[in-house]
Amino acid sequence: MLTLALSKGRIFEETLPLLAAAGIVVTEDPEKTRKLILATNQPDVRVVLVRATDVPTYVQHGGADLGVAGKDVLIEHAAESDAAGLYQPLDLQIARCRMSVATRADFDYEAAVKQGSRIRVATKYTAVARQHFADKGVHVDLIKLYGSMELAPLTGLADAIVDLVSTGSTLKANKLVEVERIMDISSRLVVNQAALKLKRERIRALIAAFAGAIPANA
Ligand SMILES: Nc1ncnc2c1ncn2[C@@H]1O[C@H](COP(=O)(O)OP(=O)(O)OP(=O)(O)O)[C@@H](O)[C@H]1O
Ligand SMILES: O=P(O)(O)OC[C@H]1O[C@H](OP(=O)(O)OP(=O)(O)O)[C@H](O)[C@@H]1O
Repeated sequence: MLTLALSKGRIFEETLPLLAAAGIVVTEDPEKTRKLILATNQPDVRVVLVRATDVPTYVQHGGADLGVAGKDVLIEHAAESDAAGLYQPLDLQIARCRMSVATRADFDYEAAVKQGSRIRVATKYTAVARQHFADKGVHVDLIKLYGSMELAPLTGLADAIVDLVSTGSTLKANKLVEVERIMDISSRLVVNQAALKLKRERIRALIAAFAGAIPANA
């Protein structure tokens, strides 16, 4: 049995065409079932549905053989626990966005950085944020949040946020501006290293099929 860990929503949706290229069709719709283990058209392949942030943990500890996780999630996971046993063979170029710094329009970020002021930064991505501001030599107080980061500058909780941006419409709707791009983000295939040894042929074939189906112009 080959077990693939996916999160519901964009990762699941955008992985479907890659699975199809490997001849795998998930036979149930995660939006219409409460089941957490989904069958496929191949009796020896199944999909387990987990939180996006839990994908690396499932794969690393063998709860799944493979999974798909964003670069954001993988960086934060590696900072929290050692990522030994987690192999990242492919950038799938799906769920693409960027990690950016955003502030209220009336906050002069450049001036704050230049003056060496201490900046209060709210984010779910503390490892990325810590590294980014350390590289710039900017002093920050990091405030860990688990969601709705856009609210932090609007309520006075923070001067800035570090969050994912795609179309920019979430920032716009909350009257925030992107003041700095930190890195491009996309999702990667992650593989349990022990599974790679034990199920080598099956996993190699899947990696090859996925590699051949990565969106062009990505
Ligand atoms: N607006 C977006 N556009 C494109 N990709 C995105 C966007 N937001 C997030 N992503 C990518 O998709 C991945 C999954 O996002 P999703 O919203 O499904 O989970 P999440 O809510 O961030 O995670 P969790 O449920 O564990 O808190 C993220 O880790 C990121 O790499
Ligand atoms: O620039 P945008 O296209 O507005 O996307 C950015 C938003 O997407 C992510 O949230 P979330 O995963 O909640 O987005 P979703 O509502 O699309 O699922 C992220 O945390 C931003 O809030």
